[in-house]
Amino acid sequence: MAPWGYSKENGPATWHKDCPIANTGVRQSPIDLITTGQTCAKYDSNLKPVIVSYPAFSEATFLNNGHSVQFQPSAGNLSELSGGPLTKKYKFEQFHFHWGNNDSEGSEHRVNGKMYPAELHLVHWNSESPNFSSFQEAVGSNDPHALCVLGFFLKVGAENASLKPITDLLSKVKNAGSSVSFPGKFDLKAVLPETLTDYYTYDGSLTTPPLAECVKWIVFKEPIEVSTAQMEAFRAVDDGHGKPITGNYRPPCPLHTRTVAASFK
Ligand SMILES: COc1ccc(/C(C)=C/C(=O)O)cc1
Ligand SMILES: [Zn+2]
Repeated sequence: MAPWGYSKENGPATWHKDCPIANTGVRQSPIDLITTGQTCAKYDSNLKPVIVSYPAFSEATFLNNGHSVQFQPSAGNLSELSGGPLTKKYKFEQFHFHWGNNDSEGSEHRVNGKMYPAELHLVHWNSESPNFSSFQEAVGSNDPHALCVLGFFLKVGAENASLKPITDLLSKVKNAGSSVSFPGKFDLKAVLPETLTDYYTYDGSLTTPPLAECVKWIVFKEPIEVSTAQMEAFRAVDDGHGKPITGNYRPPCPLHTRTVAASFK
């Protein structure tokens, strides 16, 4: 597999060479979340609040893999997800970010064509399936809901004290391939909005190769605020080719016959 990335030479428009599903898939992610008109998100009153049980992580690695920065707790972490559109309990695997080199771009999902400066993805896998018993098996399982990814938009405003332990660490993983063990505990719950009631949900895929179509997506309406300085810290992380990672977001994909549900009117 040629090393994929986000440049002209190895970016999203070239991924189909190693991952044909990029062009042939009918449930690819991300998408543009439309709120009015024909293909708009449909309100579903049965959609309940998302429930997260995220005890503070005590042991984790924070790494720069050349195309994003990723927080990976030790396998023993007990963080779980349920509720919302889900019928099963999911185990937390990792979180990572997508961002742009200015405030008008960076998120993967869009709302009526609007991009946010960044998007946080919390990746989970179905821990109650009889068909797989690990994250990597889940990804390769062809189960349409093997994974559930929670997406949160980031917008520029006040400094986010809860995310500061992460953004303060970005300079320590400036070089691609570098990682640090996360010092102390990290409280992910404190980063998220109080109530996880208002979201869009649809069936989609990973947004990076292998682009597996195994993801139940839940994208929250309410953005998380971060400061300009915190955004600039993301933009200083290198991609391994002597340049900063900027624009590590895949453009929106066709909806095809999918519908998007909204838990709010
Ligand atoms: C090679 O295995 C992989 C498994 C998962 C992912 C993810 C989680 C991609 C994404 O966030 O879009 C990538 C590779
Ligand atoms: Zn992502």
